[in-house]
Amino acid sequence: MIVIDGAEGEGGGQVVRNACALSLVTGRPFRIVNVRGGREKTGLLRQHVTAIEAACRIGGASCEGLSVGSSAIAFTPGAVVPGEYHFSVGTAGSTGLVLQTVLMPLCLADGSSRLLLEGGTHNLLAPPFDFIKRSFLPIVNRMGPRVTARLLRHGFFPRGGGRIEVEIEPASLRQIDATARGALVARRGAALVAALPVDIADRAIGAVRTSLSDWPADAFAVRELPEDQGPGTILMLEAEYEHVTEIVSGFGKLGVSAERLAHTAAHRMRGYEQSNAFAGPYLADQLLLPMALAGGGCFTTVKPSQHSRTAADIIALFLDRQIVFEQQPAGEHRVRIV
Ligand SMILES: Nc1ncnc2c1ncn2[C@@H]1O[C@H](COP(=O)(O)OP(=O)(O)OP(=O)(O)O)[C@@H](O)[C@H]1O
Repeated sequence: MIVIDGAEGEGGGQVVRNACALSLVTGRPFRIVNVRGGREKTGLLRQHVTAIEAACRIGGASCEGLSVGSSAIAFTPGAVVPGEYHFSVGTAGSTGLVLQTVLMPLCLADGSSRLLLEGGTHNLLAPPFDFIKRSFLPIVNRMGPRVTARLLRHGFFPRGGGRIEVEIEPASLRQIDATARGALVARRGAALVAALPVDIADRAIGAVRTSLSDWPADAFAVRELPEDQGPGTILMLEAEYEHVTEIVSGFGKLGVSAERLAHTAAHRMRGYEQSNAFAGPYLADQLLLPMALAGGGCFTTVKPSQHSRTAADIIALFLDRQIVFEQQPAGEHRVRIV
C-alpha cells in the first residue's frame, strides 16, 4: 500500500487527482493522510469528492473516507471500464479537474469513452476549458490518443451550470520530445462576459492592448455570452506556436479591477513569450502524468512550480520513473522523465 502525506510539497487537490489516476493505471492501492494539508481549509472539498467518485466509477474502485471535509482516504482500484459517463460537480467546481482525474486511465483503456461533465468551465485556480482544448489536449493527442472536447455551456464561480463533452479514443502513449515551440502562428486575446456590464470586458481589452502593444490590433475581441451563463468574466491571452499553444487567464474577481487583471495577465504572457520554454507553468505540471505514463519524454518549461515538483514526487511513488529538472543556460528548465 502506497502511503502519501497530503501536506507535503504543494499539499493541494492535485495530489489526490494524480494519485487516483496513477492508481487506476497501475492497479496499486494508496492511502492519503493529511489530505490537502497545505491548504488553509484542509480536507476534501466537493470538487475533490466528485473527482474521486468519478475515478471509482470508471475504475471499479472503492474509496474509504470519501466525504466532504475528510482528511484521510484509502483508495483501492479495480478494472477501468471505458464507456459513457456523466459526472456533475454539483457546485461550480471545475469540470477540468474532474477530467484531469479520469483522462489518462481512459486514454489507456481498451475502448472508447464519452464523458459529459457539469460544473464550472472557467474557474480560478483550475484549467479553463480553452486551456484544456487548445493547450493541453493537442499534446496528449500527439502522444497517440484522440481526445476531443466540446464546450456546451460556460459555467463560472459561484453559479456553475457549465457543461463540457469529451470523447476519448484510446491508444498506447508514445514518448515525445516537446522542447521546441516552433514558429509563432497567431496571438489572440478574448474577454468573455456573461450577465455583467460589458464595460468590464471592454476595459480589460483596452488595458491589455496597451500592455501588449506589439500584438496585432485585430488580435483582441470581446465576447458577450448569454445572460443565463453568468455572472462571470474571464480574460484569456493565447500565443499559438507551431508545436504548442500557451493560454494565460485572468479570472474576474470582486475587488480586482479589469485593468489590474489585464496587466497581470499581459505581464505573465510577456514572461512566457520572452522565455524559450515550451510549456508555461500550468501546462508543465499537467504534462508530467501523461509523459510518465508514456514511459519517458522531455519538455522545457519556465521555472518549475511547486505543483510540478509535487506531481513528480507522486509519480515516483507509483511508477519506476525519475523526473529530472535541469536549468538551461538560457534560463528555461528542461524536464526529463527517465
Ligand atoms: N490559469 C490556469 N490555467 C491552466 N491550468 C491551471 C490554471 N490554474 C490552475 N491550473 C491547474 O489546475 C490544477 C490545480 O491544482 P491544485 O492542487 O491547486 O488544485 P485544487 O484541487 O483546485 O485544489 P486546492 O484547493 O487544493 O488548491 C493544476 O494542475 C494547475 O496546473
